[in-house]
Amino acid sequence: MKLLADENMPFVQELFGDWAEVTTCPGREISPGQLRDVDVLLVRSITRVDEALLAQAGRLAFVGTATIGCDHVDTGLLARRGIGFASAPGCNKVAVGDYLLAALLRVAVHKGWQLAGKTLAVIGAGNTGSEVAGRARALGMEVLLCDPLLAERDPTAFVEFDQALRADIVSFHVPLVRDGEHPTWHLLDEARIAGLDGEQVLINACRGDVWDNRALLQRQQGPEPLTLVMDVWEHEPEVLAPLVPHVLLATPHIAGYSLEGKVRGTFALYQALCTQQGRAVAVTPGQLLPSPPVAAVTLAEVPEQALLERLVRLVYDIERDDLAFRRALGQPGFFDRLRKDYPQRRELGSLRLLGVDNDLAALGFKA
Ligand SMILES: NC(=O)c1ccc[n+]([C@@H]2O[C@H](COP(=O)([O-])OP(=O)(O)OC[C@H]3O[C@@H](n4cnc5c(N)ncnc54)[C@H](O)[C@@H]3O)[C@@H](O)[C@H]2O)c1
Ligand SMILES: O=C(O)[C@H](O)[C@H](O)COP(=O)(O)O
Repeated sequence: MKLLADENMPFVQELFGDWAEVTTCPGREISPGQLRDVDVLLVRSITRVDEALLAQAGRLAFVGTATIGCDHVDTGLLARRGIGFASAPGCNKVAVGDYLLAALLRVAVHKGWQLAGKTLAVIGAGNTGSEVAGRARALGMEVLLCDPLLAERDPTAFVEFDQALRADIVSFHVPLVRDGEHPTWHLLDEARIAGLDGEQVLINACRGDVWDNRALLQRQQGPEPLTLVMDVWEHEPEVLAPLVPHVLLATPHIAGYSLEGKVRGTFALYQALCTQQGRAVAVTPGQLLPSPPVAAVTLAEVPEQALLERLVRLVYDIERDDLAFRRALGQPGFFDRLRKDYPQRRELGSLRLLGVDNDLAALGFKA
């Protein structure tokens, strides 16, 4: 069995090396000719799996994407051609929760805010959105959920998009959908951007095309700029460079890039391929993870916001990612290089906080 995988997918050799001939290559360079004799293709979000890529893939029996988002895969085409498919729903939702917590705490420092009592609107209340909502509630924030699809079942639990857009902080967690009843392409469009208040904070850790980046730049160059946190960008790996100086925290689509999240992503595909091939699952994700660099911290008191910010930074320093982004901006291939060389990042759940009774697990730390 021949297996071709994106080189940015960890533990492929460990999980598939025993039963497949494994080749890896950069995700953006996978070509139709390479797939001629391949049985299994494992990708991440940067490989467009479509008619053109699969033109010569006569043997292909399984495609997996080790990601939550699937907008890069023509799943209808795979179904029509009888090619098995798996993605990794929820694999990096905890990492996105960590990213958001780190971002909120930095935003609070920047604006001189106590987060308790502020409103956070979560647009898209699925896996990542729920994770974010849980962390924000644990910070004492008032959370508004906006999700028209889930609202069909329980309208009272959700608010309309335009109401959500009045929150102090609005965070986007929707899939990229270009058509249908609830498209998300440019969900935040020029008119809505113009209607926001200059005190508001916007966060995008889902897909870049959900925000109109040109309209945002126009807004930021005006008299009342917004506070922005951007992990994802329209037209990645290109970035609208003049927008970056107007963004408080700018990162290269790494919100989900914890080691645990990546391991869960590869592991979900391993499980799915085992099922397709009738093989027993022989390892657990935990067996693949090394010990974290810091496993426990003893506290003298329940952490206030400022101490919490330092504790989070001990595990995940979002400013380091922001600084690396600004330093590399403009260099050829900088976006993909930062992602390929991303330092090993552990989840907050790898750190146990000792010495205080409070349950800090709701913020993501180890219970
Ligand atoms: N930056 C990153 O590293 C990163 C990491 C993980 C996921 N993502 C992106 O985030 C997206 C969301 O991830 P998830 O795990 O929460 O997905 P999910 O499928 O669990 O949840 C998405 C939610 O969005 C809702 N939704 C759909 N259209 C909507 C609309 N128009 N308005 C409001 N809500 C809408 C859905 O009903 C669903 O509940 C993924 O599709 C992926 O593109 C990015
Ligand atoms: O959809 C996802 O799971 C995330 O956006 C994922 O972290 C993207 O990472 P990539 O596949 O581009 O390496």
